[in-house]
Amino acid sequence: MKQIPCALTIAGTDPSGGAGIQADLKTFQELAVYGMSVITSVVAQNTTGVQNVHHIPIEMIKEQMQSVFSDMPVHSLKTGMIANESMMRVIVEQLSKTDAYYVMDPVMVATSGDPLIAEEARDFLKEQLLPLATVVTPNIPEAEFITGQKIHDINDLKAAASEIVEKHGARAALVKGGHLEGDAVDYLYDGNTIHTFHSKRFDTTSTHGTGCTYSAAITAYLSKGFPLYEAVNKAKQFVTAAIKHSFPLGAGNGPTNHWGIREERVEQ
Ligand SMILES: Nc1ncnc2c1ncn2[C@@H]1O[C@H](COP(=O)(O)OP(=O)(O)O)[C@@H](O)[C@H]1O
Ligand SMILES: Cc1ncc(COP(=O)(O)O)c(N)n1
Repeated sequence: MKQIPCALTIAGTDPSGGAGIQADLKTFQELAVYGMSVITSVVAQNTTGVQNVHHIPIEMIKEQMQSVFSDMPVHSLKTGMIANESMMRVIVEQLSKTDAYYVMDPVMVATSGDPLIAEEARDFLKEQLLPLATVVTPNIPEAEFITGQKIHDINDLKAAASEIVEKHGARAALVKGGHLEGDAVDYLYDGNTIHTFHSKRFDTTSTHGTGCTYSAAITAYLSKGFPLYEAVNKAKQFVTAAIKHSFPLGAGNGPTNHWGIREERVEQ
């Protein structure tokens, strides 16, 4: 029988459906990957921001991971919002026991500006989780935190991607230029080469969950066996279509369209 690609997300929730676990599972489903989830925090949030957060007890996060890993194949996994150091510790423990590809989205602050992880957990994330990543996918503020350097332009983006691998120990780094002006350009450094992923910028405020969706698509393509460069290239097309076909839902930063890639195929 053909092997079913199986991917796991370990992250927080978004009841309004644009980011977090919900965005990840929608993305896995859209890419015909069997999706699984371990919830770290239940977040009351929507397009306008975060209203409240309830953290799942550590023991329960551990048990969810055991339920999955003791019974199911996990070909790739991603982490998103991991709110504090105790959660990070149990996740590191589990990650050291699997050889699944690991996509780390170093989520720190929501698009709305609300913090999603404790300030004091950031160093642990950088020092203990990052070196385990097959690829880490920081946006500009996250890359600035990891490198300790300000990013003003695309040369700084490229330098940050190299530094995150050479100095901080990730196997590869994809630094996203979504927060710069001009075209939406991201750089992947895999230890050998800097690759560029380019799209035009769409004039939209519907960017809630773009980072989650992008990293989930990379995770999905890795579970299907694509090499990293191919996985990121295809995921960039997926997130670009999701932004291009997004809808003005909610009063704040709207969600993306997780079936946007299907609309592209119809238009061709
Ligand atoms: N307005 C836009 N038009 C096209 N692509 C965008 C736009 N905003 C962000 N992107 C792309 O969306 C992806 C997510 O990037 P970014 O917004 O930087 O991440 P995050 O959601 O983590 O802050 C990247 O590929 C980025 O280049
Ligand atoms: C649970 C959760 N995880 C992550 C994000 C970040 O979203 P974005 O992709 O817009 O940075 C979020 N808003 N909520």
